[in-house]
Amino acid sequence: MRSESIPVKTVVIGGGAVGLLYAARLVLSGQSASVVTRSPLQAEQINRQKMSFHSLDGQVLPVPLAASPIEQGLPPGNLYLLAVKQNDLPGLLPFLREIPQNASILALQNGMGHQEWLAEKLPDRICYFGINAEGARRLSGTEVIHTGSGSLRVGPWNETAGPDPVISAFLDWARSVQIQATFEASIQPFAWRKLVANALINPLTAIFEVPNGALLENPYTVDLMRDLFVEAAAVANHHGQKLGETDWQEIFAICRNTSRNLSSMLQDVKRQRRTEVEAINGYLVQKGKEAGIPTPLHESLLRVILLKTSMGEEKVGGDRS
Ligand SMILES: NC(=O)C1=CN([C@@H]2O[C@H](COP(=O)(O)OP(=O)(O)OC[C@H]3O[C@@H](n4cnc5c(N)ncnc54)[C@H](OP(=O)(O)O)[C@@H]3O)[C@@H](O)[C@H]2O)C=CC1
Ligand SMILES: CC(C)(CO)C(=O)C(=O)O
Repeated sequence: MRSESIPVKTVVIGGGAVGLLYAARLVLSGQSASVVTRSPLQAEQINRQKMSFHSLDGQVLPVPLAASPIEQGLPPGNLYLLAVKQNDLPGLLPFLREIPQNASILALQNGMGHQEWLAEKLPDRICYFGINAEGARRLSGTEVIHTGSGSLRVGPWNETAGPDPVISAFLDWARSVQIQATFEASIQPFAWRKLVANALINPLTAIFEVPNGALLENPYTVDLMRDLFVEAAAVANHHGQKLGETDWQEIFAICRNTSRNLSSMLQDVKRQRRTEVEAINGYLVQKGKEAGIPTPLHESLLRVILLKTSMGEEKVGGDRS
């Protein structure tokens, strides 16, 4: 962190793609960070053999990262980065309730719904939300590849709080490692825009099993994305978020900047794990229904992804540590 910033001890909860990405970058730049994994085996492997970080420029760097399993509780820290999937947050609730008031919580989930959920379950504290466009892929429980650079916007859900000193220091650090990090007074407009981007990119890459950049190479996928954008923009508009041409272009920029990335939904589909489609397309469908706005394309994608993940046995068993 910058010399005038307060020291930050980051505890990353979730040793998946995003969690390992942030933990590795923190440790490699001399910061204090540890990771909390779901499985004891993954924690043991990270502690025993170090983790490997594949940087954007192709270097493979060993990372002396400390890890512990969630069953041991959360280690002390003053910043807790929630890097689990949205649907894994409820399982963390007893641990989140133990986080001291003087520590900050930053949730990095895609999708919508968890912001209200956290506000309801942790009513006496302010949670910060990160809209993260940095791409990552976990190669194994001890290996992560940085697949694309992007922005990181952080803020509370409503305009209730400025950045606390820990969040400010974290953002200083992010900027120092070339992440385009900003503090936003309210994260809502950015969460809506990220929701729409994920609602287009994630299910299409998951269905066709292609990296993000491939969507732009085909006129049929671009056409379909445009129709999906129009449906989603109508729902967002109803919620006071006016999406226009700049937002459409921004989705292209995300695909380009993370062109090699396998979206988090495609990674889940490949591993036959539950995806976040309900928190993404499902959220748009639900909000559309409540407002009387038809969203047939998003509803179809929702169904196809649910069907795809409910079919067959686990395809990949090597990345379960
Ligand atoms: N991957 C990407 O490029 C991007 C992802 N995102 C978003 O970031 C979030 C995280 O995504 P991603 O990292 O890809 O997901 P992953 O599935 O790779 O990682 C989630 C991790 O959380 C762990 N976990 C689940 N429950 C617990 C628990 N109770 N205690 C400790 N760890 C737990 C999982 O453990 P286990 O492996 O044992 O199941 C897994 O390692 C998602 O909301 C995603 O949409 C946003 C931008 C880019
Ligand atoms: C930015 C993007 C699309 C990167 O792949 C992402 O958020 C995800 O994969 O969930």
